[in-house]
Amino acid sequence: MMTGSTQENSHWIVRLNYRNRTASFALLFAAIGVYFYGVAHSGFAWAMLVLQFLIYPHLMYLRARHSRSPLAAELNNLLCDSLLFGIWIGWLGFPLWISYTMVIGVTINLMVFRGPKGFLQAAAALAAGVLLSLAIQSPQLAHYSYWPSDLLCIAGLTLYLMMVGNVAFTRNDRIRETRDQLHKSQKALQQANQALQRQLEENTLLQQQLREQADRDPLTGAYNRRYFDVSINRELSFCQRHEQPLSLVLLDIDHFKSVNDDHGHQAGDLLLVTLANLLHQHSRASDIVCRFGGEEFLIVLPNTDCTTAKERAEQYRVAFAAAGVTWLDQPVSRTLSAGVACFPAQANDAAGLIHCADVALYEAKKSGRNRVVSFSDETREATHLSS
Ligand SMILES: Nc1nc2c(ncn2[C@@H]2O[C@H](COP(=O)(O)OP(=O)(O)OP(=O)(O)O)[C@@H](O)[C@H]2O)c(=O)[nH]1
Repeated sequence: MMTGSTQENSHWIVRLNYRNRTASFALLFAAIGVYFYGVAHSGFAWAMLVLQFLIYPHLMYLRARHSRSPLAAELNNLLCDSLLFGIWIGWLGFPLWISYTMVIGVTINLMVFRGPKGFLQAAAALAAGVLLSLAIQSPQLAHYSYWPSDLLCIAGLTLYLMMVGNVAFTRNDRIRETRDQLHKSQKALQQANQALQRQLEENTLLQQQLREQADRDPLTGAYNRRYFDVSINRELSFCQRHEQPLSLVLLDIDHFKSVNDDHGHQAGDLLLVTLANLLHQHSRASDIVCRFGGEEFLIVLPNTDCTTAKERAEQYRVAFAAAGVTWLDQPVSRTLSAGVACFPAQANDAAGLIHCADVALYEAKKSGRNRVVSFSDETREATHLSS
């Protein structure tokens, strides 16, 4: 007899069959023993009975348990049971209840594991066993029937069928439990996936915001100088490829320092924010509004020629002058001056364009402020002369 722990190491089908075989064979031992008791049998027959029904189940268990492939060995054991039962049936002369119990026992067992194929295999092995017994001894039919033995067979068969039913029920239950567990795990996994997805989306959004923040001036929301440096070359090469003009408007608030001095820094900030908002309002989506320095803004106008750029700069100037900004009920409005430079008319690269716009702005400041000046050779001349 195996100990509990060694049994647990073996395949569950081997363990299950061990339990069922030991119990059902013990019942058959009782049934056939009672049958033997009714009709006198030799010592050899009793020895065979003990060997087959009390010792054999343990030997078969050991064989399957120590096999390299316990499941295959156990299924072979079932075939072996069938063959031996066939021999017993033939040898005993086909006693009705004992034969029926044995046939049902082995065929059901193999059917449980192999389906209809198992039934056919069990039937074949049973038939082989019967033929073997008939080969050894001449055919005979047992006319004798003893009711206690029949009763034991009926009880044993009933118990056996109940055991099979119970195993099927337990297995079904476990399969259902496992399926439920799997379903729950899948759900949990799905939820974790969704949470991860949300987290990823948040991260992407956060990254976008960070990138945006890195490109923007925190006070006015306009693009910063770094962004201008990156984007101007891209815009210029696009315009170059498509033979389009591009203009720069450099503008500066007039006498801005006096706003800070007279009304405080916050008033100056308000004016800067107002100007940035106006610039955005009067710009197209493709324009790039940058805060270039303290109170200086630079607007990149792709696909815009000099005349149109000057008109746009005029719009900025008029709108800003009319903004009517107040701080603590005090008017703090200022005007602005702007210089306009165009690609490819005046310069071919970013540095050249900025220089031209700066020269034009200088000229606007010098000639009285609150005006827009386009860069031209005369502007350059005038700037040279005055410097
Ligand atoms: N409130 C505020 N002031 C700023 C900011 N950045 C620069 N300034 C101020 O802007 C002023 C620029 O003054 P100036 O360069 O003398 O120019 P201006 O007074 O506008 O005179 P013109 O340009 O010649 O008309 C300085 O006083 C700076 O301190 C800012 O972010 N907020």
